[in-house]
Amino acid sequence: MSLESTLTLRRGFARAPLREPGEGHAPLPECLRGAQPAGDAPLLQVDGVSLEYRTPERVVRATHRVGFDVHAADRFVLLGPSGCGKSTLLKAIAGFIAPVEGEIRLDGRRVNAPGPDRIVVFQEFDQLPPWKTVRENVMFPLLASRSLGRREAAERAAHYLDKVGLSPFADAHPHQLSGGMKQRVAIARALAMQPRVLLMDEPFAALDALTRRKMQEELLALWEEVRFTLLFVTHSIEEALVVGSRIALLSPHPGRMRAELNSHDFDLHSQGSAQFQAVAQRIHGLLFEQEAASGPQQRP
Ligand SMILES: Nc1ncnc2c1ncn2[C@@H]1O[C@H](COP(=O)(O)OP(=O)(O)OP(=O)(O)O)[C@@H](O)[C@H]1O
Repeated sequence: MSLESTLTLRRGFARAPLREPGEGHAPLPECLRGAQPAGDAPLLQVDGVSLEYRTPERVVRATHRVGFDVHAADRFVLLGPSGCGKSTLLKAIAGFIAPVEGEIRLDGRRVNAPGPDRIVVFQEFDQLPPWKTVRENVMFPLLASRSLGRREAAERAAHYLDKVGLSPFADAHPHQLSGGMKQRVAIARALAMQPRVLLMDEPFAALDALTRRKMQEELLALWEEVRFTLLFVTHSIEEALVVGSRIALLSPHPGRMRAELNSHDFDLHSQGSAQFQAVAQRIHGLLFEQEAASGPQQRP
């Protein structure tokens, strides 16, 4: 499997009931099992969450009874094929969509609306208002939410622009920046709000391979420094293993929990290693074995 292999192009997943991890194939090695140490209260709890879209013609179930816990300073990755409901789950955690079943809790309190404790970084480069400078973009949510006064917001913005290496571009406008730089501004803007959880929806998917790798590296360096809690959506197995400390594997549409595993042993330097490749293959098997067993089918 190539390092850049992703799950996007795979279509036609089987709809047979999903097997539990460990059933019908070798159990996950101990180092990959997803259990958390006891006694550590989760920061974010996704508990039996089903999410649906209702159109005049039909109801689309995006996820079915998905559950997982995210702990403080986790880099928790939602990994699964296109259409399995990753973005929908992230929007529900952000408070934009209400579950039809189950509950999402942050610090033990039910999530029922967006809030400054959950900030989203999207894939699109146009998430920055183009008429504002880089500094103004980072300050804007701090001022709009009345979290800080103007002087403190400017100081906070300067701090996080420095963290993402963009201090020299504070007075530039978004159209003067590359795609990677725009994503750095979006990350600085999100971190400046000091959210309880930073939500990232395929933030590097639209970048070229080299920039994407650099951004992954920078994100990990930033995490080492700030130790924020991250919930990161991707359909790239390699990106999940590099960025994540824990990974939830979701089955094809509608998304259900397929497996949960630890991945903190890997970083960008592990990518060529035999162990990394073996785990990537193992995840690939978990995600696609049913398709291989049943042959291709049309997705609804
Ligand atoms: N606004 C919408 N109205 C109706 N159905 C939708 C809407 N948005 C998403 N869906 C459907 O919900 C399911 C989950 O979509 P979602 O975008 O969450 O998947 P995903 O795993 O993030 O996919 P991708 O990796 O391609 O972004 C899909 O079947 C999709 O077609």
